[in-house]
Amino acid sequence: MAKVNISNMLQTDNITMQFGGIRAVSNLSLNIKPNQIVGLIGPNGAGKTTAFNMITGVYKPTTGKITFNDHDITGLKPNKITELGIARTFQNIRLFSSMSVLENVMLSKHVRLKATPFEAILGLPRYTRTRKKHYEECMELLEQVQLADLADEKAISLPYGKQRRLEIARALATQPGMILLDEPAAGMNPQESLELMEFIAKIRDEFNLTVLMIEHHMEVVMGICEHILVLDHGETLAQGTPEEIQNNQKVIEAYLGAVDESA
Ligand SMILES: Nc1ncnc2c1ncn2[C@@H]1O[C@H](COP(=O)(O)OP(=O)(O)OP(=O)(O)O)[C@@H](O)[C@H]1O
Repeated sequence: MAKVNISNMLQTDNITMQFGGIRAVSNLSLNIKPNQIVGLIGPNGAGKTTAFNMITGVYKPTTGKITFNDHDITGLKPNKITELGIARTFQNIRLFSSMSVLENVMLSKHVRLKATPFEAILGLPRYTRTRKKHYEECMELLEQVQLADLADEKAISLPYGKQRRLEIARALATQPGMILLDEPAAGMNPQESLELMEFIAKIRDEFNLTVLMIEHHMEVVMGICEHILVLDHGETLAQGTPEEIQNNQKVIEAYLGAVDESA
C-alpha cells in the first residue's frame, strides 16, 4: 500500500467500491494538498458521488485506504469524519426548510458545542455562556456568507442560489478543514454560476479551506479548479491541470465533447 505523504491533506489509495456485481469506483487514488480546489468530473454514473460517500463515511470502501490529515479515516462513521474536519453538501439541497436561516446554521454548529446535555437541561452558566457564543458565531458566519440580513427568514423562502449558499454555510458551521461540494452549480444560470465561483474562492481563502467539488458546469470547473480528476465507469480516465484535461484526447472523446454539445 502507498505511503502517506504528509503534505497531502486528503489521500485516497486505490479505493474501490463494489455493489454486488457493480464496481462503482475502481482503484481511485487522489492526493489533495491543503488549500487546493480540486474538481471531480465525469459522465452520469461515473462514480463521483460514490467517491464522496466513501470519503465522508457513508460507505466503507471495499478495498483501499483513505487518509485525512494523517488519520486513517477508512470506514469511520460520518459523524466522526465531520468531527475530524470534513464537511459536505449534497446534490439535492438538504436544509430544514421550515426552520430559519439562523436555526439551520445553529443546528449544524452543534457538532462543536462544548456544553453537555446535562448542563443544557439545567441551564447552568457554562451552557448559557456557550449558547450566547454559539449564537454570535453563527451570526458572524452568516455575515461572512452574506446571509445575515435573511437570518430570520425560513430557509424554504430563499431563492435557489441563496439556499445553495446556506447549505454551504451549514457545512462551514462544523468548522471543517476540507469541504466536499456535490454539484454546487446545479440548476444555476451562467451569472449565478459565476457568482458561485467567486464565492467558493472567497470562502477557500477566508476559512483556510481545501475544496473537492463534483461539477458538470465546465466553466465553473475550468475556471476555479487547480487540479481535476476525470472518472469514467468508475475508472480514472485522467488527472491534471484544467489545461491538461481540456487537451486530453481520451477526456474529450469520453466526456468533454458531449458536455459541450449539451451546454
Ligand atoms: N448504493 C448503491 N447500490 C448499488 N449501486 C449503486 C449504489 N450507489 C451507486 N450505485 C451505482 O454506482 C454507479 C456510480 O454511481 P454514482 O452515483 O456514484 O455516479 P455519479 O458519477 O455520481 O453520477 P451522477 O453524475 O449521475 O450523480 C452507478 O452505476 C450507480 O447505479
